[in-house]
Formats: sequence, structure tokens, C-alpha cells
Amino acid sequence: MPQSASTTTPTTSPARLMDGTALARRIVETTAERAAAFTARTGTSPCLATVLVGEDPASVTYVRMKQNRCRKAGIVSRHVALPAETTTAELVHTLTALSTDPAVHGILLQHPMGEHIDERAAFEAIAPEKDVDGVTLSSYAAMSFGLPGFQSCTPGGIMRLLDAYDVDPAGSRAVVVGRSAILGKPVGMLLLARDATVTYCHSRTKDLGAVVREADIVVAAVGRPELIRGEDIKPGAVVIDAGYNPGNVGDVHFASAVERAGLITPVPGGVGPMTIATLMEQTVTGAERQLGL
Ligand SMILES: Nc1nc2c(c(=O)[nH]1)N[C@@H](CN(C=O)c1ccc(C(=O)N[C@@H](CCC(=O)O)C(=O)O)cc1)CN2
Repeated sequence: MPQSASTTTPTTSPARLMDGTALARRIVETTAERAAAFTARTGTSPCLATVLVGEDPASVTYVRMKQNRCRKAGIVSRHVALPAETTTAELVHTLTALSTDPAVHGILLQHPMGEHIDERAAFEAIAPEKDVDGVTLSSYAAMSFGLPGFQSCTPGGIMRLLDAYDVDPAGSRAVVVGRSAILGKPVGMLLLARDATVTYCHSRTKDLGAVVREADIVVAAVGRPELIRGEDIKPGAVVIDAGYNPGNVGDVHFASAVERAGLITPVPGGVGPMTIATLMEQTVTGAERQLGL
């Protein structure tokens, strides 16, 4: 029976790890079966277009990881590499072309894209039915109302992890540290849609530690290495570390947090693999929907 995060018993033993690698592997296996069935029925494979502006080394790595996972899942990947000086208009043109190409079922625009680009204009050039990374306003509306639609991949992956570990957000106090468009904001919306009481913290939040100490579920999504420390974790809380920092360091100081949390995601091996598994799954869902299957 799902456990409400607000009723998990405070613990004095180290937290249980939430194994994102294992869950992601199972999701990709199931996705590969669905992709094979799609190919058998339609004579064409699900296709994900990845778009990268510039050559930021971390982004290059993430896109490569997505392409590798596509191969495992039986998804064709088509990559569009654009120079760093690409304008918003040029990027919008590329995304519009992919949006109208019937051979492409999903579009991933790697983030960040460079300060000169109007990020919202770029994301909105992705057709909602191909928005398998959950970044358009249409997808945000679906997430905030708890309606079917594509979820932002890291937030969607986090919700899957909570479900897999029988954590029911309903009635719990969830604190999201960070308010980015692809992570903090949407994960808060998904938690709210599942009846958590959600607080967002950000750079202007006063006494961050005091707010975090109230949380039954903490989602750290701010991109500040080891910002959240064990002393700020309520005993028995569920701690989700969604921080991507150089050197595979999360936003949570793992060694101290693991001593207080009830459940905790490691970095690496927690939220990261779930991000890509969610992308694979949603790409096949997009392909199925577009062909009316
Ligand atoms: N358009 C998007 N841009 C970005 C997203 C996103 O979901 N959509 N998320 C992040 C980065 N990211 C994917 O793009 C990502 C980061 C990390 C991982 C991951 O699996 N990390 C591994 C460790 C990897 C390693 O060993 O080098 C882990 O945590 O276990 C996946 C995806 C920003 N941009």
C-alpha cells in the first residue's frame, strides 16, 4: 500500500537508496518492446530528433547518452547540431521543420541553449504532439492540471521513482528547491496535482534551511553542489537530488543527508537515468498517438 510521505516513521538508520538505474532499465526494456511492436505494425520506427545549439561539453554528453539509449530502445535518432551563434529565428525554423516532418515523432531541444536565444519562443516551436521532453506551454498546462500529456522528463522520472518506492505525495509537505522551467517548476506542479502541499524555494528565499526542515519530500533542483545538508533534512524525509553539477555531484550533501532521510536518490544512479528513460517512453507514446495506435 502506498505510504504517505508525511507518515513515514522517522528513522535513525541510514536511508534506503532509490535506485534510478534499475527502474530506468526496466522502463527502457518495456519501451523497446513497444517500439518493436510499433515497427512491426507500421513498417517504420519511432524517431526522436535531438537538437543541440553549440558545443557545451555537458550537453554534448547528455545528447550522446540519449542517442545511445534510443539505440537500446529501438528508436531511430536524428541529430541536428547547430552552431553556437544560431539565432532564435533560425532555431525556430529548424524546430518548425521537424514539427511538420511526419517521419519525426518526438523532438528534444537540449537545454541550456545560450543566453541570446529566446528559450520560450524556441520551445513553443515544438509541436505539442511531438513535445516528448515536456517543455511547451501545452505540456505545462497538462502537468499543472494533472491531465494526460507529456511530462518534463526529469520531473516525470521523479514521480515514477516516488511511485516505485510507494511514496504517496498526497497530504505531504513537499519543498522544491529551484524554479527552472525544465525541472523545479514542473516537478512542483506534478506534486501539487498529486495533492502535496508544495513550497518553492529559490535565490530570494529567506532561511532556506528552516523551510527544508519542514519537508516530508525534498526535491533539490537548483544546480548548487551539495547545498542541502543533512542537518536540514527532517528525519525520515524522502530526498530527491535532481542536481546536475560537474563531476556528478548533486545538490544534496549525500553523506550527511543519508543519515537522516528515509529514502534518498544517489548521484549518479538516481534521477539522471530516469530522465532519459522517461524521454524514451514518451517518444514511443508520441509515435503511437501520431499513428493512431
Ligand atoms: N531539454 C532538456 N535539457 C536538459 C534536461 C532535460 O531533461 N531536457 N536535463 C538536464 C540534463 N540531462 C539531460 O538532458 C541529463 C543529465 C544527467 C543524466 C544522467 O543520467 N546522469 C547520470 C550520470 C552520467 C554520467 O555518468 O556521466 C546519473 O545521474 O546517473 C541524464 C540526463 C539538463 N538539460
